Amino acid sequence: MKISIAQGHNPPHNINGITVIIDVIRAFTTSHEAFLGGASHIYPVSSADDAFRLREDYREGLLVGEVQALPIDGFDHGNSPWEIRHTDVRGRYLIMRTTNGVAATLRARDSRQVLVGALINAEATANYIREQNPDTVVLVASHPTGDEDVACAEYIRGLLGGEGISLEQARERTRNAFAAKKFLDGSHPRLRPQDIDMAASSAGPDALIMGVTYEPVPRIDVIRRAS
Ligand SMILES: O=C(O)[C@H](CS(=O)(=O)O)OP(=O)(O)O
Ligand SMILES: [Mg+2]
Repeated sequence: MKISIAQGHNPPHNINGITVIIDVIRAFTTSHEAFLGGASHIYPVSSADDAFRLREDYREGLLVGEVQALPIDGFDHGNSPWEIRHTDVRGRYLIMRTTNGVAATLRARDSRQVLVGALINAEATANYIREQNPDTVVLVASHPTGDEDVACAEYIRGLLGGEGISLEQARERTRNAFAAKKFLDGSHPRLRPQDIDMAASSAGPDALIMGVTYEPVPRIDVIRRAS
């Protein structure tokens, strides 16, 4: 298995392999929390306007997301795992716009399979990849310059048998990442330190595996509930 780490919003081609789009702060921590709470699926979209347009067809959708980390006017929730934990999402689907994780996911089609993940489901995702045993694995740290997604990618690479770091190191790098700072310094009431606590958590081998399909519209589903 050849494992590589890429960074940013343009995942490389990986026609015969598995690509994992990683977003620890916060898109896929929020997504995992939504699925834990009973959400059925998620439609990732690239802009607030696309989200409003999609809701004209998918009228039951909960609009979730951010621009510059802040909640979007007219949306139901921010890109916040803590907010989603405190919302009844049972049987609901989300329409989600985020700056990094969702943007990279929408550009990752040239892959046999696309997964999305964060530290919360890193171990379970690595176990799933080991079972599938693809020729190539591309781990995409979606924040173009931040450290939290790279740390998660290095943790997963280690679990897959490559050079890696410990879970504790990945958690520490998440807490110290510059993207985390605005949640920890009290700068805005909707940017909560609890989001970083949740982003730096791991649900171990029983976390949910999240996969992406692209037709007829991009969509994220749970593809496996336990390892
Ligand atoms: O809302 C978020 O947490 C981020 C934006 S930032 O990195 O915190 O500025 O969006 P995401 O797509 O979840 O990385
Ligand atoms: Mg991020």
